Amino acid sequence: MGRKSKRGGGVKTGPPVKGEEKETDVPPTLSKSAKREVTELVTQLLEICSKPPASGAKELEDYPEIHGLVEKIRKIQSSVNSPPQNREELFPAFLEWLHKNGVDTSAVEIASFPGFGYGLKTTKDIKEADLLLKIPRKLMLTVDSAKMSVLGELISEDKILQVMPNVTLAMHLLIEFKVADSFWKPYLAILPHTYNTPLYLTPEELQHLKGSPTLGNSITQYRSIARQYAYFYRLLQKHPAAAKLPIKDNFTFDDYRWAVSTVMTRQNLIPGKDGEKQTFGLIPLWDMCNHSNGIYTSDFDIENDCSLCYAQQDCSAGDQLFMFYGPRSNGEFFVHNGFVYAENDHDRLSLKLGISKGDPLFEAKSELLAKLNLSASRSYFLHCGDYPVDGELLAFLRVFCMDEDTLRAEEKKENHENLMELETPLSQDNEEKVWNFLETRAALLLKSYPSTVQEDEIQLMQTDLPTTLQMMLKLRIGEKRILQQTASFTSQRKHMMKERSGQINS
Ligand SMILES: C[S@@+](CC[C@H](N)C(=O)[O-])C[C@H]1O[C@@H](n2cnc3c(N)ncnc32)[C@H](O)[C@@H]1O
Repeated sequence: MGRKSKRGGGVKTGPPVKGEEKETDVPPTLSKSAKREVTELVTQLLEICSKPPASGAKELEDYPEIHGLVEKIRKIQSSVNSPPQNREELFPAFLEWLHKNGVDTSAVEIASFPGFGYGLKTTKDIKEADLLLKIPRKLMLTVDSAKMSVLGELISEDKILQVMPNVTLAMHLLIEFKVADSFWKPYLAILPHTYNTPLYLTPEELQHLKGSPTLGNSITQYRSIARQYAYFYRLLQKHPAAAKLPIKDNFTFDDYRWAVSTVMTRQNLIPGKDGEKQTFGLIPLWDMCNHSNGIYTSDFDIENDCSLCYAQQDCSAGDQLFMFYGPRSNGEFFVHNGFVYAENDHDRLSLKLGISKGDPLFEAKSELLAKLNLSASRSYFLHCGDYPVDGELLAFLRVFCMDEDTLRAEEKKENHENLMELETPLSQDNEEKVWNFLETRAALLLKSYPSTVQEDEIQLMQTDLPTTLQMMLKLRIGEKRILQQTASFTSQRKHMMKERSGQINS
């Protein structure tokens, strides 16, 4: 992405107001026969992607077919993609735009940081909790600004745009990108032109995630974006409210995955204009900050209608500034943010667990779990660090392993918080079943990866590995360490139980 405007397009002084005429680039378009071919492929794509999503191994089965169709579409559309621009050359114009719109950037500079892309560095020594940036709402691309834009009419007619704010934001971004005199042009021009999200990976590359639950999540994301693309391609062709949109005749898959990836990797929750409901927005400059462990240091000043960014910690002039994106696992960072963070304090591995409907105690167990706001079938988590098992997983496993007598005795209690506490086991027998089950599950999951942690670590030491392969190796290593940690935790617990019951002498 990062297309050059064929016209100069002066910088505007404010976001568009509804009904305002838009100047658009004259976009390159496909020949009639190429368009026909794309339309046919899009129909096939929509058909496959609209089948109820298969689960388990089947979910992987139709992915090559979906990917193949998308690649055919991309090949035909490649003639209308233009080469990316150099982001760095466009930073001065971006900063000028920020200054013109009242942003004080004196505390920060945009700089390149190997392994992070670009980021923010401090220009002076700062103290934890110092205010670093104040970005007014009028500079943000938001669901509200989308409604006020040329896309507004289509939003009011289309259900998907009404219920999926991130999709609305992606379409808004893409449209503004094609508008030569967009108010946001200096910001749009400095956005990355490519990403490391799963939308940019081939089925062969994704094979490096074999055994990892992140493989299925990556494919689910690809499938859902392919379906959205096909849906919007047809909507843009057919809907009268799309007639004026600058993407009507040149809406490519590459454009859509770029817009979706931009939104996924940079969006933030902000209060809506009414000050009540939260909405999604892209916040210029603020979104140049990379992630590290820490705490949330952003706020929104409702009175002055601007977002505020505070320093996470003391920094010396020239240090990189970081922001905490949230307690996400590396699998989530990989799928939604296009990076993996080896030092992630919040890394965790999802574990799909369910009580069998064939269990004669299924109903009673489900009811008991519901009292703890837990479900009889869902993803639970194993965490990195010394305590991989949290209260929710522990309670699920204790209920899952209950025999009828233990279940009936538990039902008589007023509250069941004890089920979530490590040091309040129900019985020796129940606890033994819990740890045996988890030990076996962790061992099985470890076996499903084709390589060991040591082999991954050796591979990761190789120089010149593609960034995406490095990411997948780091992800696999983190997941396997969690499973190893789980295995040693379960054997510790079993040992402790035996000690306590006097089966072994301490
Ligand atoms: C909000 S943007 C931050 C600015 C971005 N680095 C840029 O060049 O525009 C988020 C993106 O930055 C990168 N990133 C953020 N934190 C990172 C980290 N801890 N390690 C590696 N990449 C990171 C990822 O590419 C992510 O998708």
